[in-house]
Amino acid sequence: MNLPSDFIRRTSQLMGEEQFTLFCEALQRETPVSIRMNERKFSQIPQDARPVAWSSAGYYLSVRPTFTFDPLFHAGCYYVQEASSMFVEQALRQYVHAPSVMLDLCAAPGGKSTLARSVLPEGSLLVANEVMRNRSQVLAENLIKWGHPGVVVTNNDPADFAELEQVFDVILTDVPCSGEGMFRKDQVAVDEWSVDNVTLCWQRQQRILRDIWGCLKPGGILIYSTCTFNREENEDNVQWIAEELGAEILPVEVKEDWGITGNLIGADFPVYRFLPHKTVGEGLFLAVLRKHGEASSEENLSQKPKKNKKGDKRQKEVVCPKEVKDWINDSDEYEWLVEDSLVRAFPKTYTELYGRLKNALKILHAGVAICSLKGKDFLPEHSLAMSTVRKEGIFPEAVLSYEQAVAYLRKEAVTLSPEVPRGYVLLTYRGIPLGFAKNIGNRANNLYPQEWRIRSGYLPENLVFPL
Ligand SMILES: C[S@@+](CC[C@H](N)C(=O)[O-])C[C@H]1O[C@@H](n2cnc3c(N)ncnc32)[C@H](O)[C@@H]1O
Repeated sequence: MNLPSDFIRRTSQLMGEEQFTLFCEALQRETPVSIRMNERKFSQIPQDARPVAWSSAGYYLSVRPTFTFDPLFHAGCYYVQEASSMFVEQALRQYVHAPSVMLDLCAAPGGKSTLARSVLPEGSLLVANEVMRNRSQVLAENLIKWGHPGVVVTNNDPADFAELEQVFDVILTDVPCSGEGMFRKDQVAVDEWSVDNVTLCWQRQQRILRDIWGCLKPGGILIYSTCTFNREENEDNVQWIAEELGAEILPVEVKEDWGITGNLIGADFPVYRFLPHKTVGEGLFLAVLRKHGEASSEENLSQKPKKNKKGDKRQKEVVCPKEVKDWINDSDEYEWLVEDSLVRAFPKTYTELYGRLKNALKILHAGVAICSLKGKDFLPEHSLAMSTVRKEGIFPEAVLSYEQAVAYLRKEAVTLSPEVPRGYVLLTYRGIPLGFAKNIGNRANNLYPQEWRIRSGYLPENLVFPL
């Protein structure tokens, strides 16, 4: 790998010659592979896996399997995430104790959102946002597969959040950056790097932070992270947030043997750097800040939603059919909404807030999508199959073999055994739901989302959880 000369000069100045040499050696090595388990769905630990020390559900794998052909991957049993990013768990566990409303502003493809959704206190709501349209679809897919009901996925520019003043208790800004942490696996990141681009990046990061700052409650927590190494996008920006926007920089308790590096600019505020020659991961920079001001005792959530900007078109209200309210556990804890023939269950605690979010933002997914109303038919949604709150025993189930499961995920026709009843059937693999099919007797219609299907015909040798 040929590193740009300006990068070499700047980074060796920042780290010191000796550390920089070790850092460059680490960049030549293979990137470690790691996954994080979705413990609400699946608790088996992969063979020969080693735990990631700063994560409760993360594991390094000894080989790199082809995840695309693992049905458990598509069922949201685990997420493939590089290990240093899993450190976000420590920031959340140490600073977020009560049910909270969290915004993950730059969230696609969803690594840190799925992590946050696993570790936020019970009763919290996560709003996961991504500005790029195609990436926001992937974000929605990954959060639907993760299966937690307390989520909203949006596709907005940070500036669109302006009217959601003081709504969030926690904001994660995993900002777009110059991507020096990607050098090891992505030659394009090396080729595109320049000092000018670093400047563009830190300036854009400051714009993003300014845009979003008003949405954070006084006393709220900002987690700022990048996957780059330079000081401008890291320590300098953290100092700028503290001084210009008004925040206290907070320490995160860490263990010595995690090999985390602190502040590299000689300032005395705490930041957490994962450098690839000292910690097994691709690289991360993270800092935690608390916005100045007292948390208000007045509950924002109780604010009435503002009038719908888009003209408050009165739609004929469609009532949610009673029978589908039985399809998830604790159905009384949800608001049952019908939007364009789609029935959604959304956590009742946050109904008012959902109204405000709907007025301000473009929502791609919220809560659990239960079913589509098609005349007298209630067509179960894939989100229901993936949901961790789906009630057992509502739909007949059919067990698929590995080959059948991959065929289903490719959206090929499925043939079920004759004893499987007609109608909607939940298909499972190793006891985990993969999705629905409609059994019409001689064949079953495959209801797997078309846009998520596996497109390759290849079958791999290595599985994360061998058969
Ligand atoms: C580092 S990635 C996020 C990774 C993600 N948090 C995860 O853990 O999976 C940064 C994201 O910011 C988005 N982004 C790009 N420009 C942006 C902007 N001007 N404002 C907000 N987000 C932006 C990118 O599309 C990208 O998805």
